[in-house]
Amino acid sequence: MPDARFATLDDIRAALTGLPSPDAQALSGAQARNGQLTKPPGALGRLEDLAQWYASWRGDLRPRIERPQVAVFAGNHGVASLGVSAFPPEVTAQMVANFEAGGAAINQLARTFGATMTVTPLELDRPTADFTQGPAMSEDELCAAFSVGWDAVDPAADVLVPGEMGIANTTAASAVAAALYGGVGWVGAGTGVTGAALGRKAEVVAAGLERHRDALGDPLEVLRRLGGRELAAMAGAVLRARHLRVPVLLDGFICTAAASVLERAAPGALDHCAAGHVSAEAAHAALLERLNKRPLLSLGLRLGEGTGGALALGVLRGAVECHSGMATFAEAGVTDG
Ligand SMILES: O=C(O)c1ccc[n+]([C@@H]2O[C@H](COP(=O)([O-])O)[C@@H](O)[C@H]2O)c1
Ligand SMILES: Cc1cc2nc[nH]c2cc1C
Repeated sequence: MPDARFATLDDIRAALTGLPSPDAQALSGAQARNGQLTKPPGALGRLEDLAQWYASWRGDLRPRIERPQVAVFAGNHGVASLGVSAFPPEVTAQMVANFEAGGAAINQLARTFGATMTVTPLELDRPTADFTQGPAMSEDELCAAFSVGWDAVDPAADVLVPGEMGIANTTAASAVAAALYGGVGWVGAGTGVTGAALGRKAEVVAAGLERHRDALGDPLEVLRRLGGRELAAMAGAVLRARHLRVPVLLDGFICTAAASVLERAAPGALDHCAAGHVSAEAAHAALLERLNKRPLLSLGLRLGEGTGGALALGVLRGAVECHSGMATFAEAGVTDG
């Protein structure tokens, strides 16, 4: 793609430097305001921290949320041909049509929590290469997908929820997580893989790690060799959001694995991200622990699409409305303790 925003991995590396920080003045103003609101200190629990975190990234001690964006990215995977999913790869394009028609879970949740939703299919008729045989993507392909994600973020958005759809992408996400953090236990059921197929999935991940062993010290190479287009696009979107100071609510295992690439490449790169939920895919909890992020919700979801992030948007909206809309003790004439 000649007009891609990022043409090389080094272009992406450059965008991972000089990242904006949260606004210390907005944070201290928000902390002071929080102490004056008509409630016992700390009585809104984690909502208080969440609102202050949001205020610090927006640079506004009394922010409002008006334009949340759910951005769903879809990709197809070469490893799908190895029997690692409970569903066939044509489901990816079929679900994109469902998103476009408004019939998926994420459509209902985005509407419920007042978010706009964009859907971006990434070359679905050209799956990534089977990563047990070679890199999933060329440098050009990785950069093109990363650029699409970067460009999909609405600069006027005030919260981003990245979501994904891609048959076999838990295999890619497991390989990425294993390569970034090492250890075992990164492979799970995905759409419902059990028995011999689950064993095959673990072998596929192990074969990918072995095949690319010498290149896995570089997180962007991990994404290129073992990831997929929708993972690359989510990473691009999360990085763009950081440059725009748009807070992000991470979704499930695949979304978090994609974002982890940024954190491994530039520690602190996910400070503008909160974990929307913890998925039933067991490796998600392990990944959130590595990232030192405590999920807002734990509802047993394992759908992806951005559904856990969108549900957490309800929590974030509640937190920010309380913080910015509540009366202070002085305003309400309530006696402070
Ligand atoms: O978000 C999660 O944690 C999650 C966990 C399991 C499965 N998924 C979804 O299921 C698909 C991948 O599952 P699989 O078995 O095909 O690798 C993909 O479309 C994901 O959105 C998502
Ligand atoms: C039907 C279906 C819907 C999905 N949404 C996200 N991943 C999915 C996987 C399947 C199989």
